[in-house]
Amino acid sequence: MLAVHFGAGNIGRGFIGSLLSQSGYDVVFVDVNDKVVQALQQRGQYEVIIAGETTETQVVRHVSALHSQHQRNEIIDQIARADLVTTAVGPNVLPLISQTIAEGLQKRITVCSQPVHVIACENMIGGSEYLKKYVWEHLSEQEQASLKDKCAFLNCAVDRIVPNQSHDDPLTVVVEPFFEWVIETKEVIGDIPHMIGAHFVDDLQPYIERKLFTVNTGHAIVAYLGYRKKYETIHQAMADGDILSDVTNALRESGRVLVHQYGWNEAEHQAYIEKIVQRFVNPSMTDEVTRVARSPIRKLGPNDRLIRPAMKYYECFGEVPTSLAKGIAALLLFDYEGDEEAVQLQQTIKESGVEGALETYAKLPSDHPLAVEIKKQMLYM
Ligand SMILES: NC(=O)C1=CN([C@@H]2O[C@H](COP(=O)(O)OP(=O)(O)OC[C@H]3O[C@@H](n4cnc5c(N)ncnc54)[C@H](O)[C@@H]3O)[C@@H](O)[C@H]2O)C=CC1
Ligand SMILES: O=P(O)(O)OC[C@H]1O[C@](O)(CO)[C@@H](O)[C@@H]1O
Repeated sequence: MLAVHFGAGNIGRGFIGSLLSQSGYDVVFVDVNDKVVQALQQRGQYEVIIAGETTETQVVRHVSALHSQHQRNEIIDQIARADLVTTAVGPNVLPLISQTIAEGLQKRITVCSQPVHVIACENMIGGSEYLKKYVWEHLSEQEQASLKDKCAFLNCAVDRIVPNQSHDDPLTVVVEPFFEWVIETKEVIGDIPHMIGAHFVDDLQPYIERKLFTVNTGHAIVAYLGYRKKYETIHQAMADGDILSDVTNALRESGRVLVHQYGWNEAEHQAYIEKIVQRFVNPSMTDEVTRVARSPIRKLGPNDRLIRPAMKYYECFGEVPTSLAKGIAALLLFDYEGDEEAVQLQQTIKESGVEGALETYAKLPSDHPLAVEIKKQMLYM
C-alpha cells in the first residue's frame, strides 16, 4: 500500500506518517524543507519519542520523501498510483498544493483503476472538502466526472499535541502519548481504508466541533492570555491560577454549546475537558506560547475555535460568553512580531480599529453584543 503525505512537519512525522507506516503503508512525504526531505531520502526512517510518564521511542520505517517544488513529476507519478493522499501542511497551504494533487489525479485516470482517498489532516472544519474545491478548480468537467468513482475526499479531525522540535536530528519528533484521528466515512469508495488507530464515523461534525472547540479553543486561550502575561511556554501559563480559571470557564462555555447541540453526555464531556486540561500541562513536553497562538487571523475566522463557539453560545442561550470573549480580546492583543498574521492583524487594528478587525476577519458586526463584550474585555487587559 502506498500513501503520499504532504507536510513532513510536526504532525506529519509525529502522528500521520507514524500511524500510516504502522498500518503497512509505504509513506512518501512531500515537503519544501530541504533538510528534512534529504534526511528522509537518505535514511528512510526516523524516530518518534512518545513523552508521557515514561518515554518510549518508536522507529518509523518504510518512509521516503520528495521535494514539493523540485520533484513535481515524481510526486504526480506517486499520486497516480497511491492508495491514500494525506496532508498536514496548515490550512493556508492547501491551495498551494492543490495543483500538484490535481495533476496526480489527472494522470491516475489513465494509469490506475483503484480508488484513492484524500484526507486533509488540518485543524479546521471541512478541511478535505476545502482542499477538494481547490483541486477541482484545476480539473475539467470531464476529468471530474472520470474521478467520481475513483477519488474521494474524507473530512477528519486530528488530535495530538506535537510542539516545535529542537533536536540535533532534524527528523526526530517528540509527541504526547494521546492521539485521536476521527475520519468520516460518508464519501468512502469501496472498502474503508486500512488505518491502525483511526476511528471511522458516519458524521464527523460532532467530533470535529468537540475537538476544535475544546482542545483548540482551550489551547488558544491559554496561549493568548499567556502571551499577555509574558509567559514563554504553555506550561508556565497553565501554572498561573487566573489563566487556568479563565480557560476552565471558557471550556465550560464551549462545552455548554457542544452538549446542547450534539447531545454529548454532560458528565462525560466534563471528563473530556479535564483530560484535555491535563494534556496542556504535560511536564515531559515544552510547548511555546507563540506556536499555539500562531496565525491569529486564521484563528479569528468565523468558523474557527473562538468565534464559532462564542456565536453559537449567543445563538443558543441568548447571553454573551464572557470567558470566550476574554480569549478573543487577548487574541486581538497578540502583537508578536515573529508572526506575519499578528503583524497584519495589528496593522488592521491600527487602521480600522478593533471593530474593523472583527468585521473583516471574524465577520462580526461592530454592534453585535459579542463584539461589544470583546471590546469591554480588552479594556481590562
Ligand atoms: N502540531 C500539532 O500539535 C497539531 C497540528 N495540527 C494541524 O496539522 C497541520 C500541520 O501543523 P504542524 O505539523 O504543527 O506544522 P509544521 O509547520 O510543523 O508542519 C507543516 C509542514 O508543511 C510543510 N510545507 C509547507 N508548505 C508546503 C508545501 N507547499 N508543500 C509541502 N509541504 C509544505 C512545512 O515545511 C512543514 O514541514 C496544521 O493544519 C495544524 O493545525 C493538528 C493537530 C495537532
Ligand atoms: O495548528 P493550529 O491550528 O495553528 O493550532 C495550534 C493548535 O493545534 C494543536 O497543535 C493541536 O490541535 C495544538 O497544540 C494547538 O492548540
